[in-house]
Amino acid sequence: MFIDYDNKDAIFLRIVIETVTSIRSVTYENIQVANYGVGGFYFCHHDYFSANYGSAVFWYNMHPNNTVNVDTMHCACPPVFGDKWVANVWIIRNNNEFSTPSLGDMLSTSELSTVIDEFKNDSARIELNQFITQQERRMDKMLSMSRLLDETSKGTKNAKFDIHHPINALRFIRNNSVVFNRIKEEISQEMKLYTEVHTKLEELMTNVKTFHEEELTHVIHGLLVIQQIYNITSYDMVNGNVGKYKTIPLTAAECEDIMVKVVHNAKYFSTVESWIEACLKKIEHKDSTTTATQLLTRSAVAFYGLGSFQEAVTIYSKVSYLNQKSRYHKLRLKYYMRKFIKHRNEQTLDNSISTGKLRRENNVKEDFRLSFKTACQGNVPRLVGATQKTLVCDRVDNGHPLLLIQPIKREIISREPFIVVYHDFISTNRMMSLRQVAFPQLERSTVLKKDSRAHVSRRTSKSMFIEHDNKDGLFLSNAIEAVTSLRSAAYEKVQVANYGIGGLYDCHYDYYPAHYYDNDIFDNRMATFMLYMSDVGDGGGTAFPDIPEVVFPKMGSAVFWYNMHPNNTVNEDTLHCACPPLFGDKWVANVWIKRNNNEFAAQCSLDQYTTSWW
Ligand SMILES: O=C(O)CCC(=O)C(=O)O
Ligand SMILES: [Fe+2]
Repeated sequence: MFIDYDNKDAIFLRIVIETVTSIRSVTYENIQVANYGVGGFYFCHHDYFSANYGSAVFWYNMHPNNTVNVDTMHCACPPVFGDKWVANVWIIRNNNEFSTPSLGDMLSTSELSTVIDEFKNDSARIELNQFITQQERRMDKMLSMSRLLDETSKGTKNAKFDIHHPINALRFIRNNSVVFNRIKEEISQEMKLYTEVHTKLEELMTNVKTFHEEELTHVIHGLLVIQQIYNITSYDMVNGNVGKYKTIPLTAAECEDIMVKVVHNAKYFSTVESWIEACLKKIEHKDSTTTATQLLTRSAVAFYGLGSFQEAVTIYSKVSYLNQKSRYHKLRLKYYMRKFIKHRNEQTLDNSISTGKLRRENNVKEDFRLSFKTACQGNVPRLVGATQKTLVCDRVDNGHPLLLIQPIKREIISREPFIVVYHDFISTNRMMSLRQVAFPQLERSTVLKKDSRAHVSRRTSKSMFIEHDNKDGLFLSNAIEAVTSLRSAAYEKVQVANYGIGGLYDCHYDYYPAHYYDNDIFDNRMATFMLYMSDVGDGGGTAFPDIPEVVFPKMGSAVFWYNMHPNNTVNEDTLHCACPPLFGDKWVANVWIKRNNNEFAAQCSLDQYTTSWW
């Protein structure tokens, strides 16, 4: 039968299961209690576990990639002596997508900075410490009270105690008047104080803003993306060396959480060993609260859950070595070994079935293109020779009234394709106000896929579009019109985007492919204007791998380039990529400028060989 969802023991069991499996209890089916009487069985195979009162078995029926694991066939053998009671909890996949990282949202550090002060002023922790100190004093006091009670009862409990003896009568009356009243008074006083502090502490704890556990998965995912793109060693990550800035090293427990996610995600499989090694080093640290046994067990269990039995055995043999007296660890190692051997034998029989390890290695695909990583790592050869000589920094006013008093600072980055950076474009106040309007409306960015838009790991920013009548948006459009001479009637809505931890946009073109426009090829995105609305401490550049050049964000600077040639053909050298920030988060405002309505502002050319705008 199935136990009611709100049965208190069922709730307790779900909590225990959640704690040991880290799988969210909302996805558990109702608990089924089953009883096997004489001869009762559930047909199938052999079972490595023999039933033991209070023990529980847990396994994954599916691989992390959502395919079923056919090796999980199992059966219940009939009891030979006594009857067997079990409680079954089946856990469904939905809502557990994030217990292994997938396309996590990249957490914005701007978002975090709004709550960090609350955490720094950690009144809950301070109150808890005070509570503990008071509690210790209170316990001492209670202890002396209880000793007093012991002492007073000693006399009356004596076999020779006779209440008719006047000394005994005095003793009895004294105990049950002054002494007991004093004790009662003191204890009730203590309990009153205890309740007051307890309520206050509980209130403080409840008011602390906590994050959903999925956020941790997202931030770990972001860190691993950063590690992959910027080629940072696990050792450096563990020691807090990411890019230009250093921070306090990770603790063994923090390290362990990352390590488990690495094991669970095929994308980062190549770094598994280095993470385990780096985390083990942390354990040697004297402050470590985690033991090598805990850490290795967690990684072995994770590998086992993935069907990578060889790794599970290798790692677990270290656990067994560290705990040579433990029968439990020996048995568990034996179990992993049996699993591994069974698989290896199957592999010999049928070459198409490989071990967990090989299967996983085949699945690992290169996630980001080399050009992206190379460009983001800044390993781009600088422009040399003739091209460089034509680069300029100047101030231009285009004869536009907005710019006459204060011409705009312009830096030409490249002539072909034409890319410029404008400096000090609009005021910080306007940018902050655009960010403020955008902030609550930000949603995970999408890309065009066939006829619809999709979330992809290639683009992990959050973004939104500013309404046409927003005053700062209008001001921005006017300013873009003034400096580019391209008519604002042809601008798409201003898109505000935020790149959080690990947030990126892999190399792409802003123009739509020809087939998308069919007969309307003339209205493609001829140019892009992108304003940086935050400083980024490190990383977060916009790379143009084919030029090659990287522009780094500076609040108030803007990049502008033509995606198309004057003869309306697309410029394939405008490939560009948004690298993930290494420190802080990145805010940009994108304005894509269409061709229609700009025929006379940026003249087209009848000459099909004309490719240059200047
Ligand atoms: O944020 C960047 O650096 C580039 C953004 C971009 O290319 C885009 O959103 O199309
Ligand atoms: Fe772009």
